[in-house]
Amino acid sequence: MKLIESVKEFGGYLNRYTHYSVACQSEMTFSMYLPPQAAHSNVPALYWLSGLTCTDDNFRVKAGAQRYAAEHGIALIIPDTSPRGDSVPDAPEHYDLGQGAGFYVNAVQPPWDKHFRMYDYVVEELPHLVEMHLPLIPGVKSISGHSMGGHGALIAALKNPGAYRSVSAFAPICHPLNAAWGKGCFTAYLGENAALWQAYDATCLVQAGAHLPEILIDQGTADEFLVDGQLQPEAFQAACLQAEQPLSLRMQDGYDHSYHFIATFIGEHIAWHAKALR
Ligand SMILES: N[C@@H](CCC(=O)N[C@@H](CSC=O)C(=O)NCC(=O)O)C(=O)O
Repeated sequence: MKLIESVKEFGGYLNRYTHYSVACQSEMTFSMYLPPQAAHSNVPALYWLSGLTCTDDNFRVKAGAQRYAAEHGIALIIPDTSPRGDSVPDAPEHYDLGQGAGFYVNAVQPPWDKHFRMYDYVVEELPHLVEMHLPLIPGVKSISGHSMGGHGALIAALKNPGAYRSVSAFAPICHPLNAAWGKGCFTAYLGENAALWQAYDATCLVQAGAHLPEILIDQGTADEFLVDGQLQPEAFQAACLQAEQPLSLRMQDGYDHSYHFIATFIGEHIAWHAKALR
């Protein structure tokens, strides 16, 4: 693991690292905010998964989360959204496939299957790596994300009960097997295997019996992708109701899909995770 950038912010450090990923068979970049408390003791971690077209940079620059992470003594761990580089397959004409669009699944279809294993990377490899090298409390972690990353956060938690203390999401893709972005990526990465699609779909996971403590979701009512049917929080809400899965779905009046929306509510999400991480 190589530290390539470090800047002091709110008494802590916003760092960027590169390392070789065994899961993705390539160099990966991630960012991490270490709060001031980490200078004296190990701290809990909140993983943030970003959306389509993002790198590790979008969240750290646009969300304003570091102030709240410093306040609560929580580290932020911000992976990239896919492997990258000349040897990694891409679909440059599509913003919603390939590099920048890993969809947090383990691909099984060529040419994606060698490198696009973001599920294993985020759920297994990255936590193992950062807990080994950085001042974190082993196993004390929560997860959140936006859009494609909200989908990633929901499935990571639903598929691994007990692994995360809490999960929240901003405008998540709740039912990808029934939405254009999800269908495109699942077809490319997973092929035609319906069981595999369901295994990476938050709504199907709840329908199949996955159960967690309360899930927090914020969704803007003026979100262009909500209107397009890409997100489908109503399908997830119905599944949660049916399965008695506690869900706080907050429809936020007038907010769109952007980081302005995330920046507005990220402080509330971090405070909510902090309670679970205590
Ligand atoms: N119109 C955009 C589409 C990409 C986009 O909106 N990406 C969102 C996430 S959408 C779901 O995962 C995002 O977070 N963008 C980065 C940002 O900093 O806002 C396009 O064509 O790029």
